[in-house]
Amino acid sequence: MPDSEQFDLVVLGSGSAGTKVATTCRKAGWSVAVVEARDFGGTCALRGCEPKKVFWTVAEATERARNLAPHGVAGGDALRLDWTAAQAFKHSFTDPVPENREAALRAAGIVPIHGQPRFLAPDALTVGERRLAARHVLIATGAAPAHLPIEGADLLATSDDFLLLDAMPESLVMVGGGYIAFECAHLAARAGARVTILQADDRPLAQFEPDLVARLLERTRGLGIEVALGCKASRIARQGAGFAVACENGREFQAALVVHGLGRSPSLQDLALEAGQVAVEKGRLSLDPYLRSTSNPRVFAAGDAAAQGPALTPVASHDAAVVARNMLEGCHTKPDYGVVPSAVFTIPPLASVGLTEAAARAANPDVEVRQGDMAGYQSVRRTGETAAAYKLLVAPGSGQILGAHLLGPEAPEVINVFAVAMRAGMTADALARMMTAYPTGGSNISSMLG
Ligand SMILES: Cc1cc2nc3c(=O)[nH]c(=O)nc-3n(C[C@H](O)[C@H](O)[C@H](O)COP(=O)(O)OP(=O)(O)OC[C@H]3O[C@@H](n4cnc5c(N)ncnc54)[C@H](O)[C@@H]3O)c2cc1C
Ligand SMILES: NC(=O)c1ccc[n+]([C@@H]2O[C@H](COP(=O)([O-])OP(=O)(O)OC[C@H]3O[C@@H](n4cnc5c(N)ncnc54)[C@H](O)[C@@H]3O)[C@@H](O)[C@H]2O)c1
Repeated sequence: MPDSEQFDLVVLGSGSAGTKVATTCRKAGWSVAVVEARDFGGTCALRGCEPKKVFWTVAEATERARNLAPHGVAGGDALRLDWTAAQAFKHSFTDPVPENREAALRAAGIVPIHGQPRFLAPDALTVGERRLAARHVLIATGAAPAHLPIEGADLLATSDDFLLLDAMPESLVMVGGGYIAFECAHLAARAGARVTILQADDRPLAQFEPDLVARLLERTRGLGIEVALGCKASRIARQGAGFAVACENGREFQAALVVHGLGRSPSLQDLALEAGQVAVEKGRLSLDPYLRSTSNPRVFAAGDAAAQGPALTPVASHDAAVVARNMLEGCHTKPDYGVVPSAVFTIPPLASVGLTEAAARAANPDVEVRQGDMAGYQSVRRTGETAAAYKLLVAPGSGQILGAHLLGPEAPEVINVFAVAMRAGMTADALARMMTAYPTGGSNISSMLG
């Protein structure tokens, strides 16, 4: 066995969480290595948020131009999303990431290491022939598509595969009805595919406000996407050049490609966690409130691998800030997942922060609900979009904003204003009185609260 390389911190995974903890601890003078099993850069930059948003931006621009064809975008009718060209555009964002991320780590004095890390002992790991001794270890290995325990599950393409398609197949089944299914389905339909979404129960996008999800479902079906509820996939098989998906309720669906949208679970396999005395319960790391392993106090976790908050990039960054602080200053800081804005990038997009009406009512049946349709608002009409709505939850008496839910063209930007107001503890009245640039999506807030 070669001599050990000694580090104050060995980070497993180079995504949003791993990179942030590594750079923060390095700035504090620690010696740091980052071990990455795939390309450096993580899911968000390479296989998630960023590439998806490139496709979304092109698809949304095409849709808007088509919607406005009768109102001055001459020739807009003929526009279509050219998936292959959009794919090349996407590559111009993702291709430089691994080299740039690795170079940035080196420039910061961090040692990037390629390979599969495995614990050898509570304070030691191997990566191939290298042996690393670690005062602290961060597990920031993210998440991967959840295992579906049915025949033919290995035939499912993943969201990674979808975002790498050079050409859109003529038909697609999305198995699952959450974020990935709706986002991929909306892109694929705009690129000309016949799309079906299979959702096991009758609650697609269950984290979001049901009334707005219902409005999005109507709009989704209006695009020609079939959304089959109560369809729990039970078997996938090859059929001709494509695939057939059978559901427990007896229905069967055929498509050229079948894509996994069934949820993701922490990537913990292959790390030899037992050798590191890192406890796992039901597929999740056993962590204390400071994101530290309950069984090995040298080891912390952050982001999707920690699976404490929602599996989102801002949560990974938040966890990273908490963990870096706890490592550097002692365990005093707990993560706070109280105000986490999030958006589903469909067209139109759906966005949310805070409690749904059901959750707010469970805590206080007298919660004030302010809701309405926004399709007639000028900011929506001028985009040609026909589906837009809001629902706001306000605490009776205190006027505190408990939750905000938006569907419409500018929802993902406007939701951030509600998140700021909630974080700052502003009342609904104070937010309604706030001046906003006009005319913008944000200037609708006072009408929504009025
Ligand atoms: C298709 C898709 C779209 C998404 N869109 C959004 C969005 O719009 N907004 C949003 O907020 N969130 C989005 N997410 C979620 C977001 O990408 C994740 O929450 C975020 O990337 C988590 O960051 P992380 O650092 O915890 O993990 P990751 O970014 O996944 O990083 C983990 C890293 O660890 C590496 N790794 C894995 N196993 C090992 C191992 N054994 N050894 C060493 N390294 C390993 C991986 O290769 C990866 O580089 C999306 C996710 C997907 C899949
Ligand atoms: N815009 C974003 O922020 C964004 C985009 C993509 C992914 N993500 C993150 O990644 C995570 C994973 O995304 P996802 O869409 O895979 O998961 P998800 O949890 O959002 O949705 C999974 C869906 O699959 C359904 N399902 C489960 N088993 C099924 C079965 N056998 N048959 C049919 N349906 C079944 C579930 O009921 C659920 O609706 C998300 O929860 C989110 O945290 C975020």
